[in-house]
Amino acid sequence: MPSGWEDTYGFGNTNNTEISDGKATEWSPSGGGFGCNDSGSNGCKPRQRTEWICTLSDCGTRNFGHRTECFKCSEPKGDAVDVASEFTGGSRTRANDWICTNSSCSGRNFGNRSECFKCHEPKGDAEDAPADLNDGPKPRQRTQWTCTSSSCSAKNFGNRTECFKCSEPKGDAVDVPSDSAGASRTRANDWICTNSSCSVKNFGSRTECFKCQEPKGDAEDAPEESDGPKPRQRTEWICLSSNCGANNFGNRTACFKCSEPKGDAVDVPHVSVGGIRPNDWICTHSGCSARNYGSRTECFRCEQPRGDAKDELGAHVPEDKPKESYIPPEADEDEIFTMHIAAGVNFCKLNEIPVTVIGDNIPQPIKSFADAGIQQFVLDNIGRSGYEVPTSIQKNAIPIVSAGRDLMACAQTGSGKTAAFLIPIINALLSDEQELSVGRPHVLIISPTRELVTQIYYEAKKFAAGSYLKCCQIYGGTVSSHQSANLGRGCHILVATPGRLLDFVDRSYIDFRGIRFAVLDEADRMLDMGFQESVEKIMNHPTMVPTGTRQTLMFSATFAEDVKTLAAKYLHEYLFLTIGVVGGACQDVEQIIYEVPKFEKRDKLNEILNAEDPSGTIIFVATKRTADFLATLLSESSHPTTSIHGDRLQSQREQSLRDFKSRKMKILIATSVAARGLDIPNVNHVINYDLPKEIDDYVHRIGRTGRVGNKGKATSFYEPEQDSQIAGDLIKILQGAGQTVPDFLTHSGATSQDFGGNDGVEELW
Ligand SMILES: Nc1ncnc2c1ncn2[C@@H]1O[C@H](COP(=O)(O)OP(=O)(O)OP(=O)(O)O)[C@@H](O)[C@H]1O
Repeated sequence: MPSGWEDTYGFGNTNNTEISDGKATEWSPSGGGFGCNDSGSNGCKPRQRTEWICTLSDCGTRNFGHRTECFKCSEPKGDAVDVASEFTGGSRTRANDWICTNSSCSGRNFGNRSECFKCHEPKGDAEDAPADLNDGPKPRQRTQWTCTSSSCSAKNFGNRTECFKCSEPKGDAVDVPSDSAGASRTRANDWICTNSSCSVKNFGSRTECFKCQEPKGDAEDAPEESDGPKPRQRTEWICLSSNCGANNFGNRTACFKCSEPKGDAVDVPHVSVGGIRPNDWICTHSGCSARNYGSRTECFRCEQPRGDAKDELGAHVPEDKPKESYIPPEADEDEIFTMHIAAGVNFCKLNEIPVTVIGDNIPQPIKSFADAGIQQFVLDNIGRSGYEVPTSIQKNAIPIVSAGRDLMACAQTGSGKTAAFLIPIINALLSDEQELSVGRPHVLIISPTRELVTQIYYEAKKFAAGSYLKCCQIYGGTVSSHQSANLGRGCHILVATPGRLLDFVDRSYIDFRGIRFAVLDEADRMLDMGFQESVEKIMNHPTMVPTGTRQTLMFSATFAEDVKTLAAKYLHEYLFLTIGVVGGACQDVEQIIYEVPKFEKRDKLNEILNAEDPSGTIIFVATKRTADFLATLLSESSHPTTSIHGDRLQSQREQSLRDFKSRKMKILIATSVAARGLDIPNVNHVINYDLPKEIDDYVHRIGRTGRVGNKGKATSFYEPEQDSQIAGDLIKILQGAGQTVPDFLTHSGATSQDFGGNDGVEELW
C-alpha cells in the first residue's frame, strides 16, 4: 500500500491504483472506504477528501491533501490551501507566490524559492504576487536596471551587480522602476569598442572591451541616452571605383578595400559605426587579419606578434618594430631526401634543348653521373635523391666545374642548376681533402633570398650526406648567435644571403681565406642593383681568395647583357654555357595572358580560382599590401591562402611555405621575393595578378611551375596602362616558348623589337 494511504478497514487494498489526475478513485477516510468519483447511480460516493490545487499557473493540477508537492509538475504544495475534494478546481495563487522578474520567463514561483524554478533567475526583490491573481505574471514592482552592453540589454534586478545574462558589470546603470519598458540605456561613461567588427558598448571603467578584449584605447564616450555606438565625427571619402564604393577614413590615400588611389574623392563628415583608429594595424597572420589597436604588440585575436604590420592608415610602424628571436627548425636527413620535385613526362625533352658553350678548352659533357668520376657515396646520394640521368645543364656543367674552370651558366628554370654546381663541388672537396679551420669555409654560395639559401643548404646536405663535410646557412630574420654557433662547429660549405654574410664578416666570425669555390646563384640578380654593392664587397674583400685561384661559378635562368659584362670581372678564363635561349621561358609552361583592367582583376581572379581546384596556385602581386589584402580576401572565401613577402616575419615566411608545400594552404600569395629559385612540388598554376616590371622577373615567376619536365600553367593579367612597357618583351617570350600571342598584345603598339629588358635574348634569338 502506498505511503499516505491508510487501510482502516484492513482490506489490504491493492486496487487503490495511482491517481493520475487527482480525480480517480481513492480512499476516503470520511467516506467509509474505497469508492469512485462517480456520484451517480452506481452508488459511488462523491469525493470527500481534502485536496489542494497546484498553484503553478501553468499546472493547476489537483493533488491529494497529504502530498507535499504537485504529483505532476513537482511544484511544492507550499501554502496551497486544502479544500474539500468536491472543489471543482481552478487556478489559485498561493499567498507568497512571486513572479520571476526575468521578462522572458515570468514564471510563478512558490514563496520559499530563492530562485526561479524555471529560469533560475534569483528572486531578488521580486514582490509577492497578489493572492487573487490567477494567471499571468505579476506586474513588476521592483527596481531594475538594463544591461548597458548594446548586444545584451537584458533587464536585471536592482540588486544585481552584474548582468545575469552577459556578466557585464552593472556599473552606473541607472535603477528604474520595474514598470519601465526597459529600453537600452547608456551609462554616463560608456564607450564603444572601436574594433569595427565588434562595436559593443562598454562600461566606462573597463580598460578593454568586455566582448573582444580590444583595449579601450582612445575610444570615445558613447552619447548618453543613445542606444547604438556613438556616431563617428570623422571625415571620410567614398572610393570612386565603381566596383568598390567602400567608405574610407579621411586620411587614407588609397582605398582600404581595392587599393584605388583616393584621387579626387571628396572628404565628407560622416557618421558610422565602428571605425579605424589612427594607429590601428591589421594582423598579417594568414587567416586572421583582425584589426588591432596601435599599442598592441600582438594580435588580440590570434596572438601572433604584430611583427612589422603597418598602421592601417598607411603610416609606417616606427623603426623600433619588434624583432623576433627565430631559430629555423632543422630538417632531418630522411626529410631532406624527400625535398625535390619528381621528374615529369617531358624530362627527356630537356636533353633536346640546344647547348651552346663559349670559351676555350671546353670539357666534354658527360652522359651519366657515373661518367663524371664522382665518388660512389655521392653517386649513392644522387640515386637516393631520385636522379637517374643528369639534365642537360648537369651534363655540361659538371665536367666544366670538375675541370677547375670558372663558369657562367644559363639554363631554364627548373632544369637542375643547383645540383649542376653542388655535385662537382662536393665531389672535389671530398677528393682533395683540405684542413678545415673554424670560420673559414671552403665553399661560399650566395643567393638573393633567405628561403633560397635554405633550399640550397639542404641540397648541399643531401649530396654530402654521410660524409664529413659540414654545411651551414646564414641569413637574416633569424637569431644570429645560433648561426654563429653552428659556424663555430666548423663549416665547409656556407650558403648565405649577402647582408647577414657581411654582418658576420664585419664581426670577424667569417673570413674568405679558405674559399675554393665562390658561387653566385641567381647571379644576374646578385649583380643587379640592390645586391651589387654587397657582392662587390664580398668578392673584393681583403681576405677573399683572388679570381683565378678560387673557382667562381655563376648560375641563372636569365642573364642580361650588361650583367654578363659586370660578371666577367669576377671570373677567370671562364666558359659561358647556355642551355636553350638565355632568358627564355620554360617551354613546359602554358602561358595565358588576359587583358584585365585594374578593377576587374579581383573578379577575374575569382573566376579563375573557382573554375577549377586552385590547389597549388601561386599568385604574384606587386606590393606587400596587395599580398596581405588578397590573402585576407581569399582566406575569407573558401580557399585557404597564405602569403610570403618581405614585411612578414621570417618565421611567418617559412611557415607559409611549409603550409603551402604541405597543401594545408591551397594558395600562396607572393611578391617577387618568391619569384626566383624556389622549388616547390605541385605548383600547378602561377598567376601574375600584377605583371612584374622586368621580363626576367616574369620568366622566373612562371618558372615556379612546369619544373623538371612537368607541365605547368601561368596566367597573367595584363593591365594596359601599367604594363605596356613589358609588352614587347612579353611577345618575345611567348613567341620563344611557342605560345599564342594574344591580339591585344600585338595591337598594344609593342613589337618584339621593343624587347629591351634583356639584350642577351635578342642576341641569341
Ligand atoms: N637529374 C635530375 N633528375 C631528376 N630530378 C632532378 C635532376 N636534377 C634536378 N632535379 C630536380 O629538379 C628540380 C629543380 O631543380 P633546381 O631547383 O636545381 O632547378 P633550377 O634550374 O635551379 O631552377 P631555378 O632556375 O628555378 O632556380 C629539383 O626538385 C631537383 O631535385
